[in-house]
Amino acid sequence: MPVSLYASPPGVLFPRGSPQEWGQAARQPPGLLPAQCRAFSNNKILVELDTSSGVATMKFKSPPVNSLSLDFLTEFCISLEKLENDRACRGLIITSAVPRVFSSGLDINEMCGKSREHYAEFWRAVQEMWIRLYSSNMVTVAAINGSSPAGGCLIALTCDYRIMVENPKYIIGLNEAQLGIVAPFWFKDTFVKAVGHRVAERSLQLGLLHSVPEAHRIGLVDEVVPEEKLQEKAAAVVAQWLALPDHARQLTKSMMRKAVLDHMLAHREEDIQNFVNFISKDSIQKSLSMYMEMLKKKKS
Ligand SMILES: CCCCCCCCCCC/C=C/C(=O)SCCNC(=O)CCNC(=O)[C@H](O)C(C)(C)COP(=O)(O)OP(=O)(O)OC[C@H]1O[C@@H](n2cnc3c(N)ncnc32)[C@H](O)[C@@H]1OP(=O)(O)O
Repeated sequence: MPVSLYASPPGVLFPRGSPQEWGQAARQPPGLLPAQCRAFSNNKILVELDTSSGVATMKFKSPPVNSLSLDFLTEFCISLEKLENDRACRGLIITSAVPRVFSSGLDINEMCGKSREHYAEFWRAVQEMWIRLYSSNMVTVAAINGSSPAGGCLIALTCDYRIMVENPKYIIGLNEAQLGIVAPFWFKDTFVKAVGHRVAERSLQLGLLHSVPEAHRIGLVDEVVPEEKLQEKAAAVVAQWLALPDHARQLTKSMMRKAVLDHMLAHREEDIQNFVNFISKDSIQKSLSMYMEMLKKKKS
């Protein structure tokens, strides 16, 4: 019997309507998948569950860069909830179907020129995503097949294990400071837990985006593999973790993560207010607009 880490995470995010309706239309037609495979999909995420191994693969498919918009986060949380409630699913591999990018992090458009109500709703969705993934009963592995700045890096850090593809063009890190914004305490805590205080402090203050070998050296990613080995390696890692009795692994995970999770849950509303006040400042809006301009100029 799986042990519930946080039996009933706050489900304030979800839209009304039956969760059963979601994804039905996008189900794979019969015959395309092996008998032990089930799939569901929405606009931004595809999930395939291999019921024989109990492992689901979640693929982000929101081009151009899998940015974490409110819609994306909502679909991500609904997908996580479906898998969490599915007794056939014990492990989850998260990866990208978009070439060269795992996720570009929070969608900056959601943080520019919107109302305070919108910022609050958006931030609650970001929190919800982190709470669900960080407290998941499943074994979670990030198979990072592209660049993964800021919120993209947070998703990877929130998993139990990170494997990244070796590619000189890929970068990963919490670069918020470079945008003139601040990684909130629970981003920082998640990072510190992975790499230690000194490495996290330097990396956060400088807003560093690390190359793959450097990310490996500092412990931000656990393993580096060639692209063609990524899925095989991720499957092997999940299998290794799933070989342990669920209750022992889950209780250990819960124990290791409890302090960070409890801290966040205790300050959730305050964190939303901090975000709304911070992001509404004219100076921050200006920084974000300039950053978006810079991204666009880089292309031309
Ligand atoms: C007192 C303390 C209180 C604290 C309160 C909290 C404070 C706020 C906390 C906020 C935390 C924020 C977390 C984040 O995640 S912010 C997002 C940071 N992300 C980035 O910096 C990544 C930016 N993108 C890139 O570096 C590259 O796009 C990338 C390497 C990912 C891919 O490069 P590539 O060359 O393949 O693609 P392009 O750069 O050409 O991009 C294609 C189009 O996508 C747009 N784009 C990219 N990233 C984003 C994004 N994050 N949001 C929205 N849009 C994005 C880009 O502009 C291009 O658009 P166009 O085609 O229209 O030009």
